[in-house]
Amino acid sequence: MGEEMNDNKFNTNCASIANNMGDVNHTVDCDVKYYTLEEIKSRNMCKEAWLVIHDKVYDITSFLEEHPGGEEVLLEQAGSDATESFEDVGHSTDAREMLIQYYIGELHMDDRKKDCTTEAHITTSGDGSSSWTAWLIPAIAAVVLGVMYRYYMLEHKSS
Ligand code: HEM
Repeated sequence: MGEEMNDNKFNTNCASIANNMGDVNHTVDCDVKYYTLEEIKSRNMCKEAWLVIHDKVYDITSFLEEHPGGEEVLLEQAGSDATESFEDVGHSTDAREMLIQYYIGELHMDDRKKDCTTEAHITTSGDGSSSWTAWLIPAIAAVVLGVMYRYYMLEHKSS
């Protein structure tokens, strides 16, 4: 038990692992392993602790005692997706760079959360009304101000 299943393991031609956390980009082995959440769930103890951060799987067993934030918080997250907790703490770039040492593979595609940002983007860009009001209101305001200024100047000239 515990070995990754054959159908969960894919070989890819890739060379780069992006951490999805901004500036950290790592180049690693091409032999990427995919793990299911079911398998990761069983690795939640001191002698074997795995967790998921941004769809990447980390074996943090050897890091438990070294973690500056304590072993307990890591064990609480072990066996699950720790992305939210990891981001909530606001870990430094150094902390993010440390992740690569513990990287063991990728979360299986079927267990990944749907990325809502793309959908949200499509929805807002598909709704033309918001972009209309963005320029229409200032344009109307500019015209009204122009007319008021013109009347003001005309009255000053005549008096
Ligand atoms: C393998 C994953 C992780 C690594 C490599 C890591 C690394 C670090 C490092 C280097 C620090 C020192 C502060 C910094 O540089 O940001 C830190 C602090 C901390 N970490 Fe993590 N961490 C990991 C996962 C987590 C997770 C999943 C949690 C869950 C809550 C967590 C909670 C904390 C807390 C509470 C602190 C203390 C913050 C403070 O005292 O200001 N860490 N971690």
